[in-house]
Amino acid sequence: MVERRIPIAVQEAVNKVMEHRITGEREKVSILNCNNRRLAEKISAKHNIPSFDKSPYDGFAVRSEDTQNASSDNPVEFEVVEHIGAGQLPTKTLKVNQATRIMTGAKIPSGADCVAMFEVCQTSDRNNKQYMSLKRKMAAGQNIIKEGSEVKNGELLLPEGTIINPGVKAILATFGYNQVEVARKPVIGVLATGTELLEVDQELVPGKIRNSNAYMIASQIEQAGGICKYYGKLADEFDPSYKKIKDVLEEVDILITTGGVSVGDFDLMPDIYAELEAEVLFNKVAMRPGSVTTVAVKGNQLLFGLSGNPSACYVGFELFVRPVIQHYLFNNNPYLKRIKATLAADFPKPNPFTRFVRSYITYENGMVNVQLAGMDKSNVVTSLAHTTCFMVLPGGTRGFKSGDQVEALLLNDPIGQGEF
Ligand SMILES: Nc1nc2c(c(=O)[nH]1)N[C@H]1C(S)=C(S)[C@@H](COP(=O)(O)OP(=O)(O)OC[C@H]3O[C@@H](n4cnc5c(N)ncnc54)[C@H](O)[C@@H]3O)O[C@H]1N2
Ligand code: MOO
Ligand SMILES: [Mg+2]
Repeated sequence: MVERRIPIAVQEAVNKVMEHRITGEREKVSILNCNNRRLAEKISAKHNIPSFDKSPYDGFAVRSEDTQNASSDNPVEFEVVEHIGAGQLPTKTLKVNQATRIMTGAKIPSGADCVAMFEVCQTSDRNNKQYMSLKRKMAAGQNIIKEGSEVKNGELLLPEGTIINPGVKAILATFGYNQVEVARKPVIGVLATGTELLEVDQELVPGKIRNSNAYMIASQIEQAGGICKYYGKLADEFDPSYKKIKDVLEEVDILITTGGVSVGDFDLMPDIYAELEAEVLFNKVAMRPGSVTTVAVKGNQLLFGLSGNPSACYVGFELFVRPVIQHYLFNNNPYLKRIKATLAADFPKPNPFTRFVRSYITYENGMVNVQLAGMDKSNVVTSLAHTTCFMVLPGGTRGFKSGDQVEALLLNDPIGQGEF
């Protein structure tokens, strides 16, 4: 008689998995190859930005008090005493009616408290001297980027877990992080079980299928920020499967197997977990697809037994594996971003369990819409190609119609959220 499995709620299953989450390690990498890594150190300003009063324009630095009588019919004349470009240091302190010719980004000379742009200045030469005249008043601080006006030394700018995007990299370079501490990527072993499986480069033979799950999971792992180590296929034979899994566990942080977790004669994973003396956290979840997703733990290693059905496998990864990877990568918002959206098509079928419907988001006349990605069966693989979110239909509901407000979990949102 087949064992009766008692399904647990999705939230409970997620909580059980996350009880066994581990925080990753740190490693230093060069700023030249840290794209999309997650910071493993918080970044605070190491100095003021800017670190000196600087000019935002090409023009003349002057003392605003000298310009108070300037007007269109009363131009005020200044002797130009120095020329400085960005990177040069002024050597002269301005006296009454003196000006420094200054370029954008250059340090404001002492004595000056404003900059007049070239466009509003007239220049002239006389007796081997240069002069500038101005027909307008300037206010103190006008056209000056004050030291520390953007960021003050010591200010916290980026928390641990931040993804290094181009803007983050600019901040790292600004403060001289030519090496930066990032979260080490977890190494995730992948094994696909099933005598029916062929490798991608093998010709199709009757009764067999190609192992699409492993390649799909490899891509999901990398998108989630992990490193996939693919260890190939396992035929449905206990001893070699057990041995291979035992060996792989020596080399990886996390193990994912696909298939063999239901109640079939060749579904070996339950016995393999038992032989490993791994604690099975659950083997039945009140969800569709993925209801037979099984997760076990051995020591501090999580062993994810994802379903063999491609869509069940895919959903199982996103709900249970991805948050573990995100936490490992110092992301305090490890769960998929959950949004409200409008269903763009009818979805009449009953949802005995919480259903995660493969969908994608469109934005029309200011509305966020959920579109169905295609066939919504656990064994279907093709609709996954169009899937960018899961519409979440609560268990015990049915008869959803176009226009209904629904919730959706966004896949691959880099920020995520703090609770499931
Ligand atoms: N009598 C019952 N039968 C089944 C139940 C049940 O409760 N009672 N559970 C069903 C559910 S739910 C799912 S989901 C599937 C998944 O079970 P397994 O994890 O044991 O998956 P397999 O049996 O190994 O394979 C299922 C299906 O997926 C294909 N497959 C397997 N591996 C791959 C791969 N790497 N790439 C592509 N496709 C793969 C496999 O050929 C099967 O067609 O069990 C139901 N059965
Ligand atoms: O686990 Mo299932 O519910 O068919 O995908
Ligand atoms: Mg099976």
